[in-house]
Amino acid sequence: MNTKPAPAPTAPSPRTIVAEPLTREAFAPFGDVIEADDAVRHFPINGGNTVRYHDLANIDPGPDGHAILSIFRGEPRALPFAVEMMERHPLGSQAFVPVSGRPYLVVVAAAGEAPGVESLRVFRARGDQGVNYARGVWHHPLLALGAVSDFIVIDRAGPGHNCDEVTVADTVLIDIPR
Ligand SMILES: NC(=O)N[C@@H](O)C(=O)O
Ligand code: NI
Repeated sequence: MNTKPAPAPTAPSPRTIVAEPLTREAFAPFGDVIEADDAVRHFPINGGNTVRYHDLANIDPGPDGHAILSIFRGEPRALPFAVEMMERHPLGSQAFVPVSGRPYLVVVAAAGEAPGVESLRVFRARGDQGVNYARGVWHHPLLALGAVSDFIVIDRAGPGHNCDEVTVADTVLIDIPR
């Protein structure tokens, strides 16, 4: 008779979400992609010396706030990265524009109920693409890659609590295509 104990149940391996390329269309439910390529409105100014890529994002400081511009200097994240929390800014939008020329990761979920793993979208943004999270859109805090990277950040200052954080129930890893 086989008296060997049954093998202990192995914990299910965490799900890995591989980032998809960031495009205006795919990101539309979450906000704006800030990039010159295929910008809808662009026109020459300054006697033709300069091209203005016009009105690329809806900067929304809400009715009682005002827009501010900051620089975020992010340490690179190791991959694969475990997403354990998400946040949102219910009172205003938040834009990130990379100025170090390196790609970075963007993790988002639609505004509304706290996101579950199944509702996360993961994008790999190029170093010439910025993002603007619309008011209330769930996102992971800055995910720089490769080296310390600077980002121009345009978001809201003003009264009220403007950052809700939630824990993501099941462990999920994010990675870039290999
Ligand atoms: N805390 C803070 O300003 N940063 C976050 O909002 C973020 O999205 O990185
Ligand atoms: Ni944020």
